[in-house]
Amino acid sequence: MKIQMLGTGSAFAKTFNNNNALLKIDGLTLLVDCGITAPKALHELGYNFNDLDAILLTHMHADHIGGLEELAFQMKFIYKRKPILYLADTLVAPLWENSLRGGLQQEENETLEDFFEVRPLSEGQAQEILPGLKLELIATRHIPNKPNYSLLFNDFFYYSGDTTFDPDLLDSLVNSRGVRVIFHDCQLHAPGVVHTCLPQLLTLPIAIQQHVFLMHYGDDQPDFIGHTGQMTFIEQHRIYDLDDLTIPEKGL
Ligand SMILES: Nc1ccn([C@@H]2O[C@H](COP(=O)(O)O)[C@@H](O)[C@H]2O)c(=O)n1
Ligand SMILES: [Zn+2]
Ligand SMILES: [Zn+2]
Repeated sequence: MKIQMLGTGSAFAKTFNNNNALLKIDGLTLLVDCGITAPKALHELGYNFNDLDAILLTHMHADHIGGLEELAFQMKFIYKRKPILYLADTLVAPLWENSLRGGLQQEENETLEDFFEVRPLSEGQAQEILPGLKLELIATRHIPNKPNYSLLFNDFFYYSGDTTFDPDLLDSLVNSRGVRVIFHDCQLHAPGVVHTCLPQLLTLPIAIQQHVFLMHYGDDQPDFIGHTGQMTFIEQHRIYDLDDLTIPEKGL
């Protein structure tokens, strides 16, 4: 299984694209989140929307869903097929009513299902979403009263949605569930109000930090290279083999 980040930036970053990813397994491609910058980022990497086998969403912020209107229109009018859309059951109605309906609905009775093959997921219930790719949604805290989900793939790869710091969850993932690779959102400056910030992540035990790769960071990320403890910044556009990701050994 391989991953290529279309972007690794925070919501306000300008030198990095939105924190969206391509997860690739056995020739199939899953788009994880589709933010405002996703259509251009895909194009610049040589992809079009028709190359995607499914789309998966974590939550309702524009850096995670803002590219869906263009995707839906292109799939309908250019590629003439409905893309598979995985999302938590709690997000289905808000995605349409609070976001996409305003732009996509051109006939009175059109719904989300007219544009996507919608596949709702239940939190905590793992299921195979593509051949060889098992996903479990883990509800994590981000904005009070707004559902948000982190992702556990094939029991070993954890990809955080936008989340506040949850050291107990990270401990249980590594020490009880055998998670080997953690891609985690990382706001570089404290305080971590709706995101996890770097000073919080630096309080994790070294044995957990060694599994952590940082994403969703701000434009001043270069200033922090070498200041992330045992954790490693993920670079946008670089392809990482998740089955063989070297856990870096760094001096303390
Ligand atoms: N200084 C800030 C700036 C933004 N926020 C909140 O972040 C959210 C948007 O960013 P995402 O990466 O979560 O999409 C939004 O809820 C803003 O209110 C903040 O808390 N502090
Ligand atoms: Zn975000
Ligand atoms: Zn968010």
